[in-house]
Amino acid sequence: MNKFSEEQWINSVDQLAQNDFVVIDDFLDKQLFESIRTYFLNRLEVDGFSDAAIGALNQKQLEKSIRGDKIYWLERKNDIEMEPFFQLSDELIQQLNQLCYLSLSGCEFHLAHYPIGAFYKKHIDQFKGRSNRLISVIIYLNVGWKPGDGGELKIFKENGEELLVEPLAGRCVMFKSDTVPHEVMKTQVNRYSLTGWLLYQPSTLGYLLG
Ligand SMILES: O=C(O)CCC(=O)C(=O)O
Ligand SMILES: [Fe+2]
Repeated sequence: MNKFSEEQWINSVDQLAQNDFVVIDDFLDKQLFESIRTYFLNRLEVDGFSDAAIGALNQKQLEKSIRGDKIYWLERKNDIEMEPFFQLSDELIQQLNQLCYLSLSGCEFHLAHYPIGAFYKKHIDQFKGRSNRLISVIIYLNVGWKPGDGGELKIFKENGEELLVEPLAGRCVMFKSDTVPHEVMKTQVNRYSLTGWLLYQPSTLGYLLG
């Protein structure tokens, strides 16, 4: 399914284990990238996306001063055009379980649109009272992104350094959901991504949880 060799998987998973994050360019082959981007743009045109929320269930609140993205939760059985991507996520889970001795057993993904001017302030991806998000996965769909367009992902490293990751088409960023603070810088252009979490237990409730 994935064009990655076993060696590439080992290399990426090693980096994730050692640094708590990894950036992988050209994570998707051209055909998969095109089909995901096309699906993204179609969905956006058909229903627009909903305002994203912060926190789980009872803490759920909308807060434009913290995050301004709009999202669409994917459901494997309904969003059949995304099936090849879900198969890749199966492979990712299998590789991580095998190479890192994790016990991941599910995932949840949404499409995210950051309109011009949107950002997401510094945060970590695990909510209080809900700790089954283990690994965050973000894949960028921004064809033609260039310096000045903004919307970089800022990663706050353990040693105090900050890393700015450009949201380039086909690039994938993964990090440990409970330990890596990060922030999305204000974007000057429409910014598109596919974002998700690999879970201890499968969740069918992502869309309720922000
Ligand atoms: O899109 C990104 O670069 C990060 C998104 C993010 O931090 C989130 O959705 O929790
Ligand atoms: Fe996040």
